Amino acid sequence: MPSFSANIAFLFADRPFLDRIDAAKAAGFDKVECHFPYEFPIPVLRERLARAGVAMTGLNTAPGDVARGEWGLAGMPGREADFAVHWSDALAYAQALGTGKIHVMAGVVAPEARAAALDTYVANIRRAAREAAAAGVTILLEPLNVRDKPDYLVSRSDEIADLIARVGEANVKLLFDVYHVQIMEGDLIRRLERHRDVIGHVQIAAVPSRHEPDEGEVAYRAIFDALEAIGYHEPIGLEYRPRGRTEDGLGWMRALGVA
Ligand SMILES: O=C(O)C(=O)[C@H](O)CO
Ligand SMILES: [Mg+2]
Repeated sequence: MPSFSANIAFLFADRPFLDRIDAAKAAGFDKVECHFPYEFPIPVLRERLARAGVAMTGLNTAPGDVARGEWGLAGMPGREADFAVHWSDALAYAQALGTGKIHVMAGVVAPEARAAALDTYVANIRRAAREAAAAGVTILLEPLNVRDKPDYLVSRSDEIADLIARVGEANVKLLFDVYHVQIMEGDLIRRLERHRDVIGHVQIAAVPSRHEPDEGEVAYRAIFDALEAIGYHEPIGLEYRPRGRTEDGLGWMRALGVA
């Protein structure tokens, strides 16, 4: 039976961020993941998680200046110093909160600048991975679909798998977000099988709506079976935008036989 972590960037989003931790627990989740926790001091987060009895299993490096179109800095030539600050903040939060996975955000890059950006990305990830390893943390690299994030540096799982080989550090893994992979590449079950050794986390949502995973073009019951078959037993991240109140939409779990 698969287990799940509630991504509180999207789930329970009708209430303040810290209250989403309690809402997740009340709905039956003892693991949450998030995008950007940095506006909250570590002691506050730690206290809220402990009080709720919830573990924070994943977080992202900061996005940078979102208003200017930034979405991560790891693959931005000339921004290495800013990335280093984002990275050390992420690692500090992860270590203090006992979070084992950090998604390192790559960045939005014009097509003609991609080759140099990929060199920067690989170098930054390699340096970060060595520090992460000493802290027992896994780095996740996630391809984002170009419909939602045009010009994001990495948009395909196959390319990420090649980049992971290029980085050459064992604690750098693929974040296989089924929503993005379906939009860009499809052939989901074969791709899960092919990338099984480098998959470090999985997230799900319906395609194309990004709502609860009980509608649209992906047969999630078959995906759960495929994950079981490849030996993926970590919590699956619920990173969908609920159709209404999160609690009212959780019936999909029973419908798909995972509750
Ligand atoms: O958008 C996603 O799918 C994510 O998982 C990121 O963390 C943010 O882009
Ligand atoms: Mg995702």
